[in-house]
Amino acid sequence: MTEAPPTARDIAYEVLTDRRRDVFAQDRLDGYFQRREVRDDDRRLATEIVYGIIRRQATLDAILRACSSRSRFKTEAELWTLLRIGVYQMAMLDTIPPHAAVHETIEVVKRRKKDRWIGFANAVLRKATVLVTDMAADEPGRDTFPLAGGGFRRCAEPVFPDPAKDPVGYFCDAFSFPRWMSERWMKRFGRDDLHEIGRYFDHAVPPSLRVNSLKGSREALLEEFQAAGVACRAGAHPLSIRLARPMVIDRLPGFAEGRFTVQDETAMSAADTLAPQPGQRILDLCAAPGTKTTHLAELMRNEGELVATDLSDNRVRRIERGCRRLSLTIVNAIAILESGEGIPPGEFDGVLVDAPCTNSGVLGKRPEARWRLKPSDATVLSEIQRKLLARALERTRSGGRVLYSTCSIEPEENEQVVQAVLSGRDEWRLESSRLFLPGRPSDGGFQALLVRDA
Ligand SMILES: C[S@@+](CC[C@H](N)C(=O)[O-])C[C@H]1O[C@@H](n2cnc3c(N)ncnc32)[C@H](O)[C@@H]1O
Repeated sequence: MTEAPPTARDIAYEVLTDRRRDVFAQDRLDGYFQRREVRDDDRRLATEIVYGIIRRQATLDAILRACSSRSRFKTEAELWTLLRIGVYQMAMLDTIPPHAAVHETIEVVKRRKKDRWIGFANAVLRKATVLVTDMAADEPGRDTFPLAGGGFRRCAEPVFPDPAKDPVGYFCDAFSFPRWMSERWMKRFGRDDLHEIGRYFDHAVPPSLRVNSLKGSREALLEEFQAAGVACRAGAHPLSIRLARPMVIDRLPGFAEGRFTVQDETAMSAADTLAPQPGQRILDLCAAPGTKTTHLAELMRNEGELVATDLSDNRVRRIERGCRRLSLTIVNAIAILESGEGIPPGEFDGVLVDAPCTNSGVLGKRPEARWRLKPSDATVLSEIQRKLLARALERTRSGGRVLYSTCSIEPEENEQVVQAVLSGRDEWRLESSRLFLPGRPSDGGFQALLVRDA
């Protein structure tokens, strides 16, 4: 007899109870999908449940605390994960009726022969079906939590800290963020902006694509997508196409022919701002996997020299693969040492420093990141960022330009790095800088353009 294919809840349970702490959810899911035959619908739902539970675990735990006679710490970790899977479906997904969420979750228990969990899991999940209502609310409150698509959902009784008396506590639980980050950002952004940022980070934003301008216009690709039934629209950037929902990218028309690259619109503006010209010599210092390298090469119309460096052969090969697909031949991808040894000699007309950072502006895309980050990370990374930016300035000719960019919204990694490196370098000036707040309209980050006197 052939084994029944796993359901989305089975997959979510396996992936979320995988004990390898150093393997990201994305890699666990990919590994699972390679090992087992999974229907497209289950694949999509499993991915949504896994990412959603990692993001919203504090919200789910607040709801579970109100439904469970046992605390999380007195409950087996796998059983608590299973309860999160059940409550996630009721609280965050509109498409699954509560009784189906309970039934499907209990089926996972039965298939794992964990019969001793059934009574407790049933009791907790049934309570949750009563606590989590389907009523919408407009305001934060002790009995409301935000939904990723907008608005709030109401609980039958208070579950969260009072947002008026304890705005940080409410943000931690209802939006699901660590306390140190919530305190820091509440001081910096205030309640309304922070709620907007939290909501943006709490859902999966469908990807946008950057059209390869060397292989046709955005309008032509939009027409082909529409003819193929790909739900999408023109984005805010002149080369971007926004997909309506997450899709398998390498199955889209034009992928193999190198007609586009997945890239967020904020990231698209980095190469635009550096504005490299055809025929110039440009350095992309922190280049892998090469999303901005390929944009630079497209803006140079594949004429000139583009040196793209990163720290390992593996990462360099990823840049090369991208260039091959997009038919870009001016990129010389090179593995260098952390000290910078290995960068080819000579000066550059322009340098892009897309520095390693905390990624605090892209937490929605990296579901684990909010729980892994530590308060000291931005300061530790800023040391590396200063060295990289200083290296870029040293290799730029008179009259040349440097674009410093991060996916972070922390001043230590952004303005403060630029100020520190510019100090005492009188031949350099800060031409422009911009902080991108997450969700306005896309990823968060920072970009600063530095110009050297001619
Ligand atoms: C934010 S990612 C770059 C993303 C890339 N620019 C893109 O758009 O696809 C930062 C990169 O910096 C690299 N890196 C870290 N330290 C470096 C160093 N000392 N020299 C060069 N690259 C470095 C990392 O390996 C990582 O690939």
